[in-house]
Amino acid sequence: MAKTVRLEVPIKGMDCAQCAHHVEKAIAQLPGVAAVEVFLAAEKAVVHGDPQQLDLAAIRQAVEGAGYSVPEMPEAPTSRERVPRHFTLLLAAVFALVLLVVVAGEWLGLFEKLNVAVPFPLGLALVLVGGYPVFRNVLRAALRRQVTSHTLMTLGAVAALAVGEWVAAAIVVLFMRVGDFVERFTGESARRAVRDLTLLAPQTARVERSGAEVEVPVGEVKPGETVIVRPGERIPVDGEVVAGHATVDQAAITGEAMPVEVGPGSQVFAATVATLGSLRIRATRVGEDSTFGRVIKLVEEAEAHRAEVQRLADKFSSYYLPVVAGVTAVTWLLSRNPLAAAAVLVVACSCSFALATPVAMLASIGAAARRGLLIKGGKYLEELARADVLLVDKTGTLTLGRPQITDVVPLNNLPAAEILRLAASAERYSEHPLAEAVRAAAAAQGLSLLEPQTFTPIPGLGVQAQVNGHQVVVGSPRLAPEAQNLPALQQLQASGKTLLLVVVDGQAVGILAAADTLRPEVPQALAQLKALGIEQVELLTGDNPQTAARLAEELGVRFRANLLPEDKIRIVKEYQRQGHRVVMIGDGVNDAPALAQANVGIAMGAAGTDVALEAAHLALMREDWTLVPEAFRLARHTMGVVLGNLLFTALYNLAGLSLAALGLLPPTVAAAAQSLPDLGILGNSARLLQAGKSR
Ligand SMILES: Nc1ncnc2c1ncn2[C@@H]1O[C@H](COP(=O)(O)OP(=O)(O)OP(=O)(O)O)[C@@H](O)[C@H]1O
Ligand SMILES: [Zn+2]
Repeated sequence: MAKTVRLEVPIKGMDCAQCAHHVEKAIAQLPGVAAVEVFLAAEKAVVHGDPQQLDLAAIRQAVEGAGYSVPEMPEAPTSRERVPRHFTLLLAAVFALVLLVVVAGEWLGLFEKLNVAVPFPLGLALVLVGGYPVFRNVLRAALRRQVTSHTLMTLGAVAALAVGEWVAAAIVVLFMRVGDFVERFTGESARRAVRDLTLLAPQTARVERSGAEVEVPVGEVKPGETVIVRPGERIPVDGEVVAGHATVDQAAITGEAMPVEVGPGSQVFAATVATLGSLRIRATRVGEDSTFGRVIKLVEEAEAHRAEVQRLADKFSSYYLPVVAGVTAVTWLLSRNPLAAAAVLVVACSCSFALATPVAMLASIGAAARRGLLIKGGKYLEELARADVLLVDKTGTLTLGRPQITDVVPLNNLPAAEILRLAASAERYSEHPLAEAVRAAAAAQGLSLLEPQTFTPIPGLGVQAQVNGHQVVVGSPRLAPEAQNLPALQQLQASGKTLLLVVVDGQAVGILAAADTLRPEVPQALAQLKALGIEQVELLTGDNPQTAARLAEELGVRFRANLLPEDKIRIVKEYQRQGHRVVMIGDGVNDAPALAQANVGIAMGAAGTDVALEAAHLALMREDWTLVPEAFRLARHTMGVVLGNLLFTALYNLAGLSLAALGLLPPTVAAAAQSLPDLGILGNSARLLQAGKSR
């Protein structure tokens, strides 16, 4: 029987020739497969590019040319994201209707008639039974000397009962129950963003055990085992490719829809999809330890930070409650109308104030995670929205962090190759990008390295090592002040390159010059930040002033050079003392302390690195500067929504309070009316949830 294989062809950013090529390549990797079902990711094509440019015929030809059949392209899947919005609208309509019914009932005197028709004890029983869950909560809180968002309304219901208006009390109870429901639903819809993420996690993995392939639950895979991934499958673990080539869609981790090519030696992440090609992967991290698992955990933790926002709501209540109590008392004293006083208590329900902030923040955090932007708590959105200073690390953050040695300049009679060999040997065990550059340069010349007898890194300056009986120091020219005046050094410095001095037994023997490349999207991102009003941007680097100056000038920002890691923390603190809110962007590894000290520390390219995920408050899961202005915009948008929520609720409650105090709002209508802001908040915040799903 013919075996059918399903291929997903991601089309974003590929021209049709590439597409066809990918299909051909994939088919070549599938020996013994008789039929290939090609599924074109139509949704992505529509979102990201010109579907016209995609030559489906060419792809079809490529597949059919290889002797396989291509079924008709399936319809683009409809987005399930639209559901909550429709649901919100429906809910709004129902609420409006109910409000109308209540107003009409009141106006026609139906409630009054009902109140008279049914004996009071029966009505009382109805209220007590219907309101039991709410009353119990309010009472429990009261015994702990606390108020809940429904304490006031409960008092209102009691007041209505006291004057024999059981129908009014029943309606108040009804809306308290409805309010509880809305609150739960609202929390759910924010949490959905996270749940959507967890759905991406694969459940099983195919593992090689004693020569056979076995399918096991993902949790049972152990690091070091070999996992097999077929075309179209989600990769179940973090790991290193040991064999095979594939096109991997990493959107689940990085938010980037443009797939990447992986092959032996590449790092792959759990929850990403091998769209074309099969892979054999050596698992390095599984389950909760995988990058995806940790992202989920961090987003969930951000949710749990709810308490922090809740405290704010409590603080608000402590001001709000006395005001409401005062208005109630004045109303009672002036009008002697207990129903007007009850209406004040009912309409002043503070539950929508409590909802206003967390709902918007959770929606944002969830939506951001889908775009490759990990935010560790609502607090950081708030800080980011108000930040005015941006500090930027250079190596690895503004630049690609892959410097290359461009010159080797001998200073006396030691030949260039020997200088490079000694330097590379001294750098043998350093993880610094410059050390890698030195080793790469030595390797390119076919030089074999010596084993250093001792090795000591000098943080922010260089390394010191014992090589072949010689004391070798490689690092910043600042290590040897007497070398500053060397003409060769000054000449090279003017070129804007990073310079390393090689000192052997106390004597400077050579200079290595290294050049790094600016990330291409940086100028545009900085321009956008400027447009957002972030005027103070400063480049902080351990590199020399000439290199820094050249880059800073190109980017139109200020700079400070020759900094040691502790200097960066000091500068962050300095700005903070002046009352600034500081955002620091670094590559997370050596900048971790400064990132932690900043109001918002942003780690660049955190996918797969522990330190960056831990230290920063915000992590960019892919190395892409366009995410930085996006984060600022999202933060401001979120705070705008929060403010809108609060303002709307405040104005609404003010109007309600005034009407109720004037005796113009019966408790029944007040009860129906107070639940409307919850809905406004829900709808308003859902916009944020939507914003992240444009992909
Ligand atoms: N392993 C090393 N080998 C050679 N030089 C080094 C090494 N480590 C540090 N240096 C020297 O110290 C300087 C500062 O290093 P540091 O690691 O603090 O900053 P950086 O990563 O180069 O730049 P940035 O601060 O912009 O990230 C480097 O420019 C280099 O001159
Ligand atoms: Zn309420």
